[in-house]
Amino acid sequence: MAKDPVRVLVTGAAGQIGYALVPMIARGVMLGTDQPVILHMLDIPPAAEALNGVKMELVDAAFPLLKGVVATTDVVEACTGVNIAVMVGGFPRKEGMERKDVMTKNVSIYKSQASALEKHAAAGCKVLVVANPANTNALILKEFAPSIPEKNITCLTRLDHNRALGQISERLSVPVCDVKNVIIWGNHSSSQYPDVNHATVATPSGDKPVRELVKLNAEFITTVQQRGAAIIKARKLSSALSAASSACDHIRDWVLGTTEV
Ligand SMILES: NC(=O)C1=CN([C@@H]2O[C@H](COP(=O)(O)OP(=O)(O)OC[C@H]3O[C@@H](n4cnc5c(N)ncnc54)[C@H](O)[C@@H]3O)[C@@H](O)[C@H]2O)C=CC1
Ligand SMILES: O=C([O-])CC(=O)C(=O)O
Repeated sequence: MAKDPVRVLVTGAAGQIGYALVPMIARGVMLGTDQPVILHMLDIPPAAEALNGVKMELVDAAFPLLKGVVATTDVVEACTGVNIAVMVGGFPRKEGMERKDVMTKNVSIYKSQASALEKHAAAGCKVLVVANPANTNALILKEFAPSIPEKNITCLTRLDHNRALGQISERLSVPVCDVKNVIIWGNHSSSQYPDVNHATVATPSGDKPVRELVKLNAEFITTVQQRGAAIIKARKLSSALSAASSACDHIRDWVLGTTEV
């Protein structure tokens, strides 16, 4: 029997992460290739025309799993009935800034959107905050949506985890899927701590500690900590496809679980 569609909200959907993320969701990357979805896309009035363009492209792509699209600048309409909320809307930092430098602009957005989610989202809605400073915005959202269980409000540090996996995989010339048990401690900021003390790599003679195979010193830690800034320097825009893909990983593992521990 076909599953009922899941309603997924993406705020800031006309922006660059939104543009990378919505087709991934519509293709089943986030919730599985047997899970129909209805996309709710929110942006602000100056971006309404661009948002409508994204909606047109979603229609043109003819995604079999996509059962509907709500594209709106009305926060209540956007939040109504959503089962998953991916909060991307906000302003990105520019070269030379820290993520906390966009705090004043972005935090106020999360107060008002928290109230709309609290009143209008489906029971059990799972929330992922992507917009920076992501941990602080998630905290604000939690404060202003007290009836959403705390454990349902998360923020995106999976990108940092994936970056650490990518660095190890490149340095050892092994597939990313062979690297396990990397931990990121701390906030999604340059003070985070990528921890490879428990990390292992699959080898023909069994799993081996990463530390036995490669020296991961301060340079590795700084590379992961500063990767967002390095992307901004290279693209003149902050990361988007890797952020969108990591948001899908985050929600997929949360909703569907992981295959092994
Ligand atoms: N946690 C993480 O790992 C990452 C977080 N980010 C953050 O994600 C956020 C979005 O990044 P981009 O998509 O590159 O930015 P962008 O500027 O391309 O898009 C942001 C979109 O949000 C919209 N927006 C602004 N205020 C809004 C509001 N009140 N309600 C709804 N939409 C609103 C804008 O109109 C725009 O379309 C930034 O804060 C960025 O720093 C970016 C990469 C990784
Ligand atoms: O660095 C930024 O501003 C965007 C971001 O959070 C990241 O790429 O990790």
